[in-house]
Amino acid sequence: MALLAEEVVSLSKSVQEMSVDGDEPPSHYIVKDSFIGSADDPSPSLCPFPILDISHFSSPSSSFPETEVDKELEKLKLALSSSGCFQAIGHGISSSFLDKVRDVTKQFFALPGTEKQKYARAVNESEGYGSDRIVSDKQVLDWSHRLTLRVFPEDKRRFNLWPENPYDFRDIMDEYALKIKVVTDVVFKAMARSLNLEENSFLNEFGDQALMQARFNFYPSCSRPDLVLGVKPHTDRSGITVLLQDREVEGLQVLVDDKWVKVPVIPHALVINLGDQMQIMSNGIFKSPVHRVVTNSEKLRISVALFNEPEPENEIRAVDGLVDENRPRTAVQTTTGQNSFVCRTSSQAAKHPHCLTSNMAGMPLASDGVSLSRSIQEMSMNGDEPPPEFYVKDSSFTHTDYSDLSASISVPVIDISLLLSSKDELEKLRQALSSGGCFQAIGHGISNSFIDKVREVAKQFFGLPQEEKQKYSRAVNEVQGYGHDLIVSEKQVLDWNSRLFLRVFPEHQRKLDLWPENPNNFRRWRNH
Ligand SMILES: O=C(O)CCC(=O)C(=O)O
Ligand SMILES: [Fe+2]
Repeated sequence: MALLAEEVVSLSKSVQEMSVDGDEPPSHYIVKDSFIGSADDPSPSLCPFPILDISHFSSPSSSFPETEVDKELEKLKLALSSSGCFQAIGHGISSSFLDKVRDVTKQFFALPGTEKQKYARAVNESEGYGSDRIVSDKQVLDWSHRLTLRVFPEDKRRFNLWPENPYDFRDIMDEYALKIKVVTDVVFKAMARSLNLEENSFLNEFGDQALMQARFNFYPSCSRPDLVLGVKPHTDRSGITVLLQDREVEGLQVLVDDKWVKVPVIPHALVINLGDQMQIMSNGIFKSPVHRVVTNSEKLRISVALFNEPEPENEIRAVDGLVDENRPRTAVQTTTGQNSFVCRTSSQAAKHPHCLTSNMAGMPLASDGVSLSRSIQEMSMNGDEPPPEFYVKDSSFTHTDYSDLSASISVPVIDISLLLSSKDELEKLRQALSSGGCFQAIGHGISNSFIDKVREVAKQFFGLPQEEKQKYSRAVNEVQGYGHDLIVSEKQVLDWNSRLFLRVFPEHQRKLDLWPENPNNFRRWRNH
């Protein structure tokens, strides 16, 4: 579908210009499935984003009784393993300095377009000023402008993209980044302590050359906040993100138990949210929350996000103390120079633990036969690097551009118990299947605990020794059984996973010799 002439024109106008002119958002900004809805205001006592006084965690912590520190560590662990987000106070940065950071951000975005364009992001670059990169005419665009800058390692700063106007922007950002580095070090140590790990367990993974990327977000007011989003639902790929919210205007929402919950504005607090990399390092104990930003019909909003990532050479994997027989490593992300790939047990979209993801392409891939000399799991356990070239994605897939994250397509959540009674829900289903071809089903009548059991037996099976799993190996030219991609060509790119395929229906066609007997409740789906 090509763009219509009027749509090209409407895209040439910036969000800020449309906001000033009070334009109705053009179709490319409209979230199609009336998905925005309302969000819950958390009651202070039940807020899933606790306020933590992180001065308890800085060393020496002797000014606090040990029991108090332990209590705060317990709160930290609970927050990060449930909502994945908390508000940090006691961080040692004065409110007046935080206001300065907000002020220079606002001043930059208030400059005339021509002035800001001096710092424009070049095509295929991640740093600089701009809006969503348009990669498809089906894309839903964010109602925002951004400036992205690498701040650490210091020798990687590209000062030609750092605004000279306002005159104190660079100095303030330099100082702010240094202060936040202190905060992240304290938080990494506390996170490790909260899991009874040696306090440098996470910090060491980040290394001396850890990355810090700043993203300044600007959300102009919008005449139709019910139709557009400032940032579509996404998770951050970082280790942790430190977010300075606008002083007054809220907009950030986090998906908690399938409901959008507003993150309250607390002017002197820093919002800390966990990213995918830390979810991997914590072996899935800490959660990387899905979040989004809504717009506002009256007020513009700014925010400053600092994304913290381990140095690029480091493989991202669960730290040793969190991996054992009962809790095998769940995911690995390896970066080798320009190429990176991610192996997950659940896709980025399937972040909601009790949702079932439904897509239109669930068929098995080509059958196996030839086995690799080393299984993926063995390579993962041994931390092999670089991976065999078979597994490395084409560099065009490299995912280092933060702005790409917000271009990710949101996966609708559909309550299938409503499908017979609600036309709206039916319409959502129609839209989901005719656009992305994928949705997340809730209201399916299967209890969370049973879904967890299914996950558990699957994990236990993959956690078995290789010889045990080989008992269920897929034979050459068969589809069912345990294995990985069939190698048919030297040029082939292999998937970073192992699989077990079983036919479950029709029941008489089950090949029970391929159904694991270990774990012993694997087969007992029903009352056998
Ligand atoms: O503006 C915000 O509050 C959040 C922005 C965000 O999620 C991001 O930049 O990744
Ligand atoms: Fe984010």
